[in-house]
Amino acid sequence: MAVYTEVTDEALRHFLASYALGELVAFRGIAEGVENSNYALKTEAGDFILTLYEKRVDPAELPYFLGLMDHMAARGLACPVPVKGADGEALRSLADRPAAICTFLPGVWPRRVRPEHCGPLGTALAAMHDAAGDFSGSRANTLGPSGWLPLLNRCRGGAMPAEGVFEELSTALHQVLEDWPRVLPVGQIHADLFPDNVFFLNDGKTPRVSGIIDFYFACTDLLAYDIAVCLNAWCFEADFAFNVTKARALLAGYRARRVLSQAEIEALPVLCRGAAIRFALTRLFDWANTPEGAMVTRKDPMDYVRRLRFHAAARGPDAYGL
Ligand SMILES: Nc1ncnc2c1ncn2[C@@H]1O[C@H](COP(=O)(O)OP(=O)(O)OP(=O)(O)O)[C@@H](O)[C@H]1O
Ligand SMILES: N[C@@H](CCO)C(=O)O
Repeated sequence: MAVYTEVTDEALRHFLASYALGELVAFRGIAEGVENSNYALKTEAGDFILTLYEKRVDPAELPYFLGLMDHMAARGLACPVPVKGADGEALRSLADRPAAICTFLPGVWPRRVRPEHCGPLGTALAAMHDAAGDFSGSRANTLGPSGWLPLLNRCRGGAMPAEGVFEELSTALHQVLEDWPRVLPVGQIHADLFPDNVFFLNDGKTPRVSGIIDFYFACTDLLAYDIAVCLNAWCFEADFAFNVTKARALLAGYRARRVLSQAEIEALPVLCRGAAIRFALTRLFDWANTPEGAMVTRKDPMDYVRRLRFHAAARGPDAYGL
């Protein structure tokens, strides 16, 4: 459930007076998501999403996230567009939280990923990299390689989902840091492009991407790392078997829009190991630090430890269908 901060009707009407969106027609909290409080908002001008940024988002970074969405939307990417108030500002404050209104995107995220989703996903990811190509902002990846060892150390001594997990992650992490590629194309990446962040319309024979959301982990990093995140999040089955058909479709979709260099292709196995470690670590941290009775469901770190084992056994990029 993700409505941490309640907004009264009166506070919202007062907030909306700063915009040219007409009168409030309806609003309701959205249960999905874990980071921020989200409300679906209907005004005389249409449908919108109101987000109140909670404690894990650094307010100083919001101009980067909102600026990036604005920039990519102006270049034709289907992502939320931050709505500006009469004063030209998209970021303001509501119920003592930083808050913004963005446009509503149609479509639904795939509860069950099929290979037919993966081609359009790859193309949409490359289109995102393209649209962000000339964005002037930048943000270091706080959950990138330099953050992984400190994060692992913060998990030391905490609750573990299985025996030996800490040691397994520690060994794999040291190897990944040694193998990590130094010179690959860099740009703005999404860094959390899981199925629940990609909307599809299923109005034809093949699903179409209708929108990408949740840019609050976006940062400046290796473009191919975004592909590695997607290979992890989209191409494993419920029993953790890797589905090479999905991977092949994802990579072909991406390459239809952006050329992958030989160096990027060769780096895929280590990038995939790193991405699996990143999600295993944040989940492991939450595993030990989510208070009993909290309203959010903890995600299982082992899902990504199992993915890591697949990547660790991969002999080269051909494991991903290349
Ligand atoms: N622009 C949008 N258009 C339509 N629906 C949206 C939009 N933004 C968010 N939503 C809805 O709100 C839900 C939660 O949004 P989001 O994933 O950004 O939440 P979060 O708490 O910030 O993220 P996280 O996935 O990191 O927990 C989405 O699953 C979707 O249903
Ligand atoms: N996508 C992340 C959580 C939100 O960033 C995960 O599944 O662990």
